[in-house]
Amino acid sequence: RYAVTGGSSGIGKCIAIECYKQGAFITLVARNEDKLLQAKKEIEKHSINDKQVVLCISVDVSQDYSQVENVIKQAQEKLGPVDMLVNCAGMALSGKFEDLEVSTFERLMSVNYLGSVYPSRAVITTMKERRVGRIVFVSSQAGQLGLFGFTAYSSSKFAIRGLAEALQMEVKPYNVYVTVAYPPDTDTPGFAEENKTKPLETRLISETISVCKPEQVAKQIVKDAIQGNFNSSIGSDGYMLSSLTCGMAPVTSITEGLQQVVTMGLFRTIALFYLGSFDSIVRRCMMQRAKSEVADKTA
Ligand SMILES: NC(=O)C1=CN([C@@H]2O[C@H](COP(=O)(O)OP(=O)(O)OC[C@H]3O[C@@H](n4cnc5c(N)ncnc54)[C@H](OP(=O)(O)O)[C@@H]3O)[C@@H](O)[C@H]2O)C=CC1
Ligand SMILES: CCCCCCCCCCCCCCCC(=O)[C@@H](N)CO
Repeated sequence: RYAVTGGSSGIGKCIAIECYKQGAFITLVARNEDKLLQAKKEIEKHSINDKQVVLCISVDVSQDYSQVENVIKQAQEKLGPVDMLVNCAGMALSGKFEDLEVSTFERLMSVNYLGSVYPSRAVITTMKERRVGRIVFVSSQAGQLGLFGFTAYSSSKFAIRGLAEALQMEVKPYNVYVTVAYPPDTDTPGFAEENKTKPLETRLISETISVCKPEQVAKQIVKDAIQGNFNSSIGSDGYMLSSLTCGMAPVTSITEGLQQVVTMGLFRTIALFYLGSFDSIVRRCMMQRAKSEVADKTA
């Protein structure tokens, strides 16, 4: 029995499909009911037995804790206790620090961060009691490094990591495992939406890494979550970033720990070149803007 917030679109929907293919019962959590029903239909096409169910719950995960707690309780009464919760509801907004409304910082923090706290808080007691459980947080590569345009978004995704590290230390003795996923740009409706307002700098820097398919991202996340890996990343850049930014994150295996120890210096060296190229993108864009302003004035 899996619950997926943000399960009606993009990465979340692909995660739900991936789990359904493995025979799971799914609860989808999102706001828009039409999108939920649409996704339910699509997911049900992938059933492997006729007992499987997709339950839809319409709620805003970022608004009111007691509301979130209630709907999760209802879902657990219908389908039984949640074995895996995937916190995938989230959104991105970008812009220069001074151009972003203060309310944007509040909004991203409540959807991306509190929207992961509330559902997790609602399932954790039962998971600990049962000595069974997986909690997945979907952060972002922008939750591993700060980038131009992401002052509001990056901080909300960094926050998830702090939550996940602390929580993992608490729940590990109860056989509950936490996974944090750091996807790169992924081809989803949410990605199309955020691209409408993305600054040029942010776009150019992000294009260092190619865009992924949501199916591929979902597959990796589900695999890592089932294995109980703390870290879930995609591709060779994802691997390098995770290794480089491992810090005091929990370690899942001796192999992982050894790889981090051995590769850290090399990856930092590579990172210095990336950082240099990002700075030069920012400087070039600034000069371009200055030039076109002068041209506008003289025209
Ligand atoms: N696509 C990308 O490039 C990347 C995405 N990510 C992260 O992955 C996650 C999914 O992204 P993606 O698939 O692109 O997003 P989409 O916009 O395609 O889907 C977002 C899902 O979350 C739901 N949702 C949004 N806000 C809320 C809310 N307040 N309460 C409940 N449900 C909500 C949406 O449904 P509804 O609107 O009906 O509520 C929808 O089901 C996000 O956390 C995003 O930050 C990370 C790295 C890269
Ligand atoms: C050894 C060091 C390797 C360094 C690699 C550096 C990679 C930088 C590119 C980061 C792209 C950020 C994607 C954010 C995705 C996201 O969350 C979107 N939804 C928001 O746009």
